Amino acid sequence: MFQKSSWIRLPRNVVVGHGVLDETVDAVAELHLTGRPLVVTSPTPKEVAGDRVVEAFGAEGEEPALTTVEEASFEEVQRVIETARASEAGFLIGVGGGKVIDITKMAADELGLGFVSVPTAASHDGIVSGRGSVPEEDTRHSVAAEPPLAVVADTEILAEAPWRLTTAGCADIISNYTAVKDWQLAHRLKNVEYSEYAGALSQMTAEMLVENADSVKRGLEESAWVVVKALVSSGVAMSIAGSSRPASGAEHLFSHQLDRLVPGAALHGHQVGVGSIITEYLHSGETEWRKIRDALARIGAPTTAEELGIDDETVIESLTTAHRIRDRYTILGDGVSEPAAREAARATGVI
Ligand SMILES: NC(=O)C1=CN([C@@H]2O[C@H](COP(=O)(O)OP(=O)(O)OC[C@H]3O[C@@H](n4cnc5c(N)ncnc54)[C@H](OP(=O)(O)O)[C@@H]3O)[C@@H](O)[C@H]2O)C=CC1
Ligand SMILES: O=C(CO)COP(=O)(O)O
Ligand SMILES: [Zn+2]
Repeated sequence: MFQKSSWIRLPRNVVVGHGVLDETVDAVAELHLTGRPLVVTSPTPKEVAGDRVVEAFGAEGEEPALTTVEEASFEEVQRVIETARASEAGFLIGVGGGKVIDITKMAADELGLGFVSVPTAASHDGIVSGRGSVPEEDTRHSVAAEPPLAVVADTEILAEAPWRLTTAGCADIISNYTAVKDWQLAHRLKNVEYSEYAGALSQMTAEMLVENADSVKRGLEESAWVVVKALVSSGVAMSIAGSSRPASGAEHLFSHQLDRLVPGAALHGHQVGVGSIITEYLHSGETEWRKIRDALARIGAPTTAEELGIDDETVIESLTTAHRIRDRYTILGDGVSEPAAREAARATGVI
């Protein structure tokens, strides 16, 4: 008897465009969410968009509660849950970068409340995904979380954000190439469940972004449009898979390890991009990694340890220990030896 089942949860409203932040109240009204909103944000996104969202709901007579988070941690998730309970929030709105959106979606999940995603940077593909990514001691969890009921992505705000945030989002998408290869490898070697649809969507998203790389230029609002569409599409791939596998392979383990070794040294997207150059080399040897490096370079994302602002030895340490971050089989297998890591990093010009 056929017994497979799956439950794919996707946003109902994805509102993207110039000035759409002013449509947040309408996008929420459409969802029939009731009660007091809790706006979760962080210092810069609060200035850029959070205060405007609070004002807009206030003008409708629904005075929102507001809380500001500083880091992605389970303690912060717990604090947001307590704030939501204390303020009797009916739903949550996350206004910010990947850190804020992850915390909000996990708190909403725990509370059983609806969640709306308002990205202020096109820097990561967690905007739509039903996953949260949180470090804890020696590991990095990928937690099932509440996906957003709506996404409000204002390209005016995204385009005004520092350019490096947009190139980080591009690199997070380009890293899908190696994430899918790792997933297929784990399917073949470890019988990990693989979704053809999610894998194909993730790969196609990376291909389309690379094909449109010429429209991704500093100062061009269209860039924010191209990148945010790709970030949404990559998040949908994760929702179809019910895992971050389509968008997170060995290059992400490498980045998560860098976050432990040198916290805050570089952006998530930039780290996974450089990781992807190396892991593509480990997958396929001499030529394919150049395509990843060239795509990153065309967009203006880092392609070397130096451009990341991370020293060579830390890159090697991260490469040789990244497989320990979580139980996710990748091209790193049960560990890359130090000489092999050094050879891969040198051959690709990363160090
Ligand atoms: N769940 C998922 O599926 C995914 C999760 N992630 C996670 O997302 C995080 C990475 O996201 P990322 O956005 O790079 O990290 P952050 O949320 O830390 O944001 C990076 C920086 O950008 C600032 N910022 C945000 N918006 C603006 C703006 N409009 N103008 C100026 N500065 C701005 C933030 O300010 P401030 O310091 O004030 O916050 C912060 O300093 C990681 O934790 C990663 O693991 C990434 C991909 C997928
Ligand atoms: O960053 C992600 C996808 O881009 C997902 O993060 P995880 O590696 O924690 O699953
Ligand atoms: Zn990522």
